[in-house]
Amino acid sequence: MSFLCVGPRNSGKTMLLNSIQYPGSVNFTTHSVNTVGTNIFTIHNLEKPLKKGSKKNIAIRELGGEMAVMWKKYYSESVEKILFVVDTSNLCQISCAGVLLYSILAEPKLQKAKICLVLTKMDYAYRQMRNEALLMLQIERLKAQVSQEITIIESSAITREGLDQIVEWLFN
Ligand SMILES: Nc1nc2c(ncn2[C@@H]2O[C@H](COP(=O)(O)OP(=O)(O)OP(=O)(O)O)[C@@H](O)[C@H]2O)c(=O)[nH]1
Ligand SMILES: [Mg+2]
Repeated sequence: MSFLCVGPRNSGKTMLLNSIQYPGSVNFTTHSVNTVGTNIFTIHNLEKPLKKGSKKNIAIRELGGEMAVMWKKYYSESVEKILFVVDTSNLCQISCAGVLLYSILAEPKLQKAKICLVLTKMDYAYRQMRNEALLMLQIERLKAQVSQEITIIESSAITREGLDQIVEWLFN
């Protein structure tokens, strides 16, 4: 079983996964460089004590936005869960993110994958609000047409809003 993290360039995937993997490592002064290729992050289960049968940690692969044309190479029936990260502060990018999201939902090999739509950078004052972002992504129309289960989580790599929810979603 594998886990993927995808989303447009600069949407915040690396910062989000770094903030989850190394709590306290990300703040307002942190910058990251574009991911050329892929990154692997190890996410630890927050459950304490660990329930019997639960995994202690999982590996998740970030696919850089720069290589969106090559994402397909990583799609397979064994992809269990996908984090799809959208930058809510980037108005121009939201609709293009919707097109990328649709290409994932329509992919025959990913029909059984569970999708978590992560609306990130929620710490920005000039972000799109949840409902506006969802409307721009046409999420209700998409949900009606696709077989995958879509969970929506609002987050920020800086304030750590939503990060525990994302980890919980990955393990449950
Ligand atoms: N304020 C704020 N800025 C963020 C947040 N997450 C990311 N950023 C900013 O967005 C920039 C790009 O973030 P990355 O995490 O590198 O984006 P990415 O999705 O990994 O981009 P690629 O690797 O090119 O696909 C970072 O340098 C940060 O400055 C967040 O939650 N809040
Ligand atoms: Mg990156």
